[in-house]
Amino acid sequence: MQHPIVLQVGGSDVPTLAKATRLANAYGYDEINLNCGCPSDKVAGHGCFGARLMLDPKLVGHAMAAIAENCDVPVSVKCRIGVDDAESYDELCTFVDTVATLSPTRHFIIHARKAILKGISPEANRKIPPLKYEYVFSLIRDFPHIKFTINGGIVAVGQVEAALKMGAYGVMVGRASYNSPWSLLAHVDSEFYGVQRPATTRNEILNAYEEYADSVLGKYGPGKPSIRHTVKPLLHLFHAEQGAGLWRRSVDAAVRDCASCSELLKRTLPVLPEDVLHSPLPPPMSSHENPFVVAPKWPDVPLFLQTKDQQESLAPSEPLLDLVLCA
Ligand SMILES: Cc1cc2nc3c(=O)[nH]c(=O)nc-3n(C[C@H](O)[C@H](O)[C@H](O)COP(=O)(O)O)c2cc1C
Repeated sequence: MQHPIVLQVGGSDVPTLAKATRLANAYGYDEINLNCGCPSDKVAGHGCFGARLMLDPKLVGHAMAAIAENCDVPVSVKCRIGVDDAESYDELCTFVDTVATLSPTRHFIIHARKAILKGISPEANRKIPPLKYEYVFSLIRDFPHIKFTINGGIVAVGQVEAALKMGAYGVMVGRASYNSPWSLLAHVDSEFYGVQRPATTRNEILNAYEEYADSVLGKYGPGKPSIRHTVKPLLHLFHAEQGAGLWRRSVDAAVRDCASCSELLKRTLPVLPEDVLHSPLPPPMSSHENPFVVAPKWPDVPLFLQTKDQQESLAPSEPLLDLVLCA
């Protein structure tokens, strides 16, 4: 199994979190993480956990202490930059400081948007609250003994590189790794993990993948995983290419009749143009095309950073930019 693997737990009842961690400890995870970022009403509303926990830093501190006492690995928190009206940088600092004082938590993964707990869906909560990367970079500056992983809206290898150069311990890429695996993920192993021979064509990736997928089919019981499960991560591999929609529809139609992932791919890939299937990996965006541009006065002043799109949609009254992400 590939490592590191982090287990995320969710909850607000400290003894239950402690018990869950104790049970999980036997499974060899590399880190245990507490969810303080989910805005879903099912979680933050009825369950009173997820992002809502950010409103009670002491509870999170005690929960993290209990989690740490019940496992042999480091612990971390995944959170937003704030919740509803509790959105100031000071409140975020209080949260980080309280949790780090009450527990051995030294790693925070921060989705650089606040959560809005009432009135918008979890999906809208990943789009509507503006990204404020400056909060994360300010934390990196203000808490040098703590590791911060930056998350939210990061879509290119050049951005990852830039964030690491600016002191982020890690960069978490969520939707982009699923939505554009070819232009983004295909470069990650070579750019960040030193793999010498990156993938060359999608046909080559699929040849390797079908062998892996067929070897794990039903490994954990009937349909666990199923062919549908194993093919799902591939569905955006041809994103924005000619024939991509037709291929996805062909997969959908054929998945019930196939006995293996290799059979499914054999039946459906012919709908894609040969040149798409065999086209070489485009080069990653180079860092000079895609940097976080840092103003000379950073980091002694409040930081403002945004994407080019956001910059274009800015009202004139918005604050002056000190950092601009040229995506
Ligand atoms: C379908 C979906 C499910 C998610 N589930 C979780 C989750 O269980 N725990 C969590 O901490 N974040 C979860 N997230 C949030 C992501 O971890 C991430 O913070 C968010 O998508 C922003 O990053 P991105 O802009 O790179 O996608 C989920 C996101 C999506 C799209």
